[in-house]
Amino acid sequence: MSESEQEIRKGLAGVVVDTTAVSKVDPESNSLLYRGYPVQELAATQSFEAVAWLLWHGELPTPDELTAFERLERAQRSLAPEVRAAIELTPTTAHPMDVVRTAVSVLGATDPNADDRSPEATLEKSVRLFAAIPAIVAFDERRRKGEDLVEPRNDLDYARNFLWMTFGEVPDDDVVDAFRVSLVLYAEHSFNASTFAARVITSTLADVYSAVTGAVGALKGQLHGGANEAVLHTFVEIGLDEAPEGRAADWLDLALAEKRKIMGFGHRVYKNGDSRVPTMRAALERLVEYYDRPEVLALYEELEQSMAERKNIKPNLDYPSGPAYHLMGFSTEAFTPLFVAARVVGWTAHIREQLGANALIRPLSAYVGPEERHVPAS
Ligand SMILES: CC(=O)SCCNC(=O)CCNC(=O)[C@H](O)C(C)(C)COP(=O)(O)OP(=O)(O)OC[C@H]1O[C@@H](n2cnc3c(N)ncnc32)[C@H](O)[C@@H]1OP(=O)(O)O
Ligand SMILES: O=C([O-])CC(=O)C(=O)O
Repeated sequence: MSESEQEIRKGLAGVVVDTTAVSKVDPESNSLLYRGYPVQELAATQSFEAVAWLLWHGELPTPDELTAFERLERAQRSLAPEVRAAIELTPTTAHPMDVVRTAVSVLGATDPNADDRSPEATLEKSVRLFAAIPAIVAFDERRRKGEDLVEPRNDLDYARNFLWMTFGEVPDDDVVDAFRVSLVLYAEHSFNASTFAARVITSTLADVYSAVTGAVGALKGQLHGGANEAVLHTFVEIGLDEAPEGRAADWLDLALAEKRKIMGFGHRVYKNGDSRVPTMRAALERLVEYYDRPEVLALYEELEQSMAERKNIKPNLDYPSGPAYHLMGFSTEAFTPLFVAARVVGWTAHIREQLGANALIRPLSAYVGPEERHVPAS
């Protein structure tokens, strides 16, 4: 069979590219397992640090392992001077995802052993990135508002410290918990586009930072991580300060008539709803109650129901996460960087797995351009 006669699966839809032991996405049972554990159980019981350890090591940490890991993470939270300088060089008009991408790249350029791909070094770099990203996101968020950097606090866990560095105060437990749940749910999702990008880059034997920089770029797009930001733009377009009372349905009719994609809906793998949505929706409901913003939930429900009636398409995780981050007080453009902070765990778990059994990822293409021809004699 010639190359052009082979079946082409646009977007690699339905193609199984490799094995993975990191997570299992099962659209049939509508479930998501991290190293065998249902993500809902992890979100209900585990710190984000424990989930990161699980994804990297394959087992939940013992109390001693967790304590040692927390100490290691807390020691690497400060914004490195080179990273701070690079962020300050970027205009505040740059999208925060561009800032995160640049900062991750600078972290790589300042690691003298960036090219060490041993399992130990790769794990060290994973922890370094995990610990460093909150300070990057928080500092960028604050400088846009003309606010000074807030130094990390070593007496706080990852989620609390992230919120502390962003807002200069630690919110109530209800808010912290919704944030922690979002991080756990966002941490990993098999061969999604950004993780696959990280694996492609890793497969060339490029360094961890290059793979994560590329993954940040892949996550930025609206068809992937950028959708959590886009959901809020939709909510603002409809108007989220008062109960929708039909405005969401009217907005949707117009948007569908214009053939617009409705952000936060649909999924390449799940066709009957995203396994993570009920857990994140419950967290959103708690936030709505905490902030006394019932109109946000009313809008969420009206748009969800209208989309189900018109297209039978269900929300993905970005749909409840967008309004949840909005209620917590994050700027809309900071939502996808929060996804980066969580997903860096999954990316680095996959980078380590890829390196453990590497094969260069290089598919074929079917050529449809002109047949061979020759430059005319002049
Ligand atoms: C955490 C995450 O990254 S989850 C994904 C976040 N992304 C989004 O929310 C963006 C909006 N959603 C989408 O664009 C899509 O659902 C994707 C990209 C996520 C998945 O897309 P695919 O599996 O490639 O499905 P595809 O785009 O081919 O859609 C199939 C059909 O459903 C329609 N459809 C799918 N999602 C949507 C949507 N959000 N709005 C409107 N129509 C949609 C398509 O138009 C298409 O219709 P058609 O057959 O009449 O042409
Ligand atoms: O799996 C996907 O294609 C997208 C997604 O939900 C994620 O990365 O969390």
